[in-house]
Amino acid sequence: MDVRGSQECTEVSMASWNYASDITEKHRKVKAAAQLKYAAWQKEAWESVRKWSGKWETLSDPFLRRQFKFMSILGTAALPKQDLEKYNNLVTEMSTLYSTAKICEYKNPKNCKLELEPDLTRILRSSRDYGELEHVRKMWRHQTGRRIRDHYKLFVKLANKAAKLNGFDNMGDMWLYPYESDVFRSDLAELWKQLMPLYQQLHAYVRRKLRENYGEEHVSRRGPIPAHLLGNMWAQNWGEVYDLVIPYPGKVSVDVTPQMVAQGYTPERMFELSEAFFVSLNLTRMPEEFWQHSIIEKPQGRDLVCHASAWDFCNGKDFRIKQCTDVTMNDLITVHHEMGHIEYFLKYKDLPEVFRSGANPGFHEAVGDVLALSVATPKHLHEIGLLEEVQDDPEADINFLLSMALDKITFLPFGYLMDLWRWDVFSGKTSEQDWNCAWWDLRYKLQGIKPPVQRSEYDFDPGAKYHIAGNVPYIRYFVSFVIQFQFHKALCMKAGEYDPLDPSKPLHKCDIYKSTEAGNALGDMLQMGSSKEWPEAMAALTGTRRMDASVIREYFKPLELWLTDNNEQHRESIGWETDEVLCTSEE
Ligand SMILES: O=C(CCC(O)(O)[C@H](Cc1ccccc1)NC(=O)c1ccccc1)N[C@@H](Cc1ccccc1)C(=O)O
Ligand SMILES: [Zn+2]
Repeated sequence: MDVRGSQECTEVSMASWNYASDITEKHRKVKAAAQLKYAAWQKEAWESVRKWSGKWETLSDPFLRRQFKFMSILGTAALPKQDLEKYNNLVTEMSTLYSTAKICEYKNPKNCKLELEPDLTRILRSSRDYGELEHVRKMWRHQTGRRIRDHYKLFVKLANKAAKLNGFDNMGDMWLYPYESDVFRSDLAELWKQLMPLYQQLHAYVRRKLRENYGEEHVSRRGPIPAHLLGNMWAQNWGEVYDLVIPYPGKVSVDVTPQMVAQGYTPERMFELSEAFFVSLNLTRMPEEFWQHSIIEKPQGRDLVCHASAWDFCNGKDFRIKQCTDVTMNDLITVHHEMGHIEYFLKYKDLPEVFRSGANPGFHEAVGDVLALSVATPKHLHEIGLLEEVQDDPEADINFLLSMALDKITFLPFGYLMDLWRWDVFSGKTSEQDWNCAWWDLRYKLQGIKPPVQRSEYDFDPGAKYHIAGNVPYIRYFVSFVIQFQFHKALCMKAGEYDPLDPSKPLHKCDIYKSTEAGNALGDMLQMGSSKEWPEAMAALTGTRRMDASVIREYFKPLELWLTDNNEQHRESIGWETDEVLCTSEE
């Protein structure tokens, strides 16, 4: 276990954890001091490596060369102390404004204590009141985006200054460094081009169903879908409107939230269920500290960052999740997502510190989601007693595939546009006075949605999303949503659960539960950390070196055929158009 630097890393992680789980002025000060101390240590280590520049590039050992390559990028610690202090404070302040935002109740303006988790999430999932949904969405943006717009202006300037000190043109380029490919942006554009037709078919179908529910005056035949009707604060996945759009209502529903509640599920039991799946694959059990120190339920009486996260305290034994878990199927999936991060930590903890990260950031996001693809199958839900019966007929199949598409396909344009917008902001292609309307251009063009009320440059809607306020890159999730299906296919083949030549074993029915062949293959890839370039890790698991959109399309093929046919039958127009002005440029 490489001990160099782990003491400083542990210190700053602990200070960050204490602040994120209990937002107080004292914790903020301790975190700020620890961050500056860690940056000073990083700078010292970087200077000692810099002595070797010009020499390490010729080292014969690729492993050593790669370590030097990674250590030669200092990051934001390259900023002068005052700038770094300002930068850190801005990021902490933006994510704190986001995490402590509260709004007033629609029908009871005296109650102004509603928080995103669990209050607003539950309303957006369950309310079908057009006015209430519009109120929640608008007021959330007033309390978050609007309040951090000015912070973001200074943040962008300091971020770009740090990027230039690291030899990059702007922070957007520095964010793409871990993907080690100078054609990465065009590869992403190609993936989206291949996936857009399927998204547009799904969009047309959902628009028809929402029109039937809310009426043509709210949801037009050929226009964009009003964002607040899609069951999610950012319209980033639409699984929560499944009951409104289900193709064959008579069939058993694959949303097992009611059964989880009826069976008295607790967050603890959800985490144990997830751990049991990993262990069934011969992957690693959670260490004792995990259960002692993790926060898996929202603590009462204090402010904290509720957005879920997984933590590695750089000492090989302390790993934690912080999640304000609600007893829903959606959160059961998130539990697997977070535990996937922990499994990666556990697998690469003995590598040199520079290699303790994902093969690329998309890999880290994909681990838990791959297991969740098996967990979500009716077969698996039945096996764990959350689904009373499995109906093996084409209509139930379409219902299942549609519920998966409402989470996976709807996410793709959002996962792509979040950093399309930020790259343009960092590069200056989008100037400050156009920030919000550039955001809505992308939201309209890629997602085919519109704001319920017209927006202006007085708003800062990107800031209503955690990853913008908290400065977390997002393209990693778009990458994950593509490669997790490539991983799933490879693991399903190893588990004997999928055979391209056997129609009785389609990819979407595969459940790798208890397959040690699959688990060992996944574990071997996780153990590599970032010690090899990601195409090599990809090839180790899947046999191919590239991101490949054809696998997710294969998974959803039966649904794509059904949607195309259904849209034709209803003479639905595919795509969207509008002459409405979604966003005005005056402040
Ligand atoms: O944000 C998350 C889950 C949180 C996380 O696990 O990705 C978390 C985000 C985060 C939080 C604080 C600081 C940095 C990042 N990431 C991690 O905890 C993490 C990431 C990489 C390595 C180690 C831990 N999911 C995204 C996208 C998503 C993923 C899967 C399903 C639905 C939606 C979202 O909700 O919009
Ligand atoms: Zn994650």
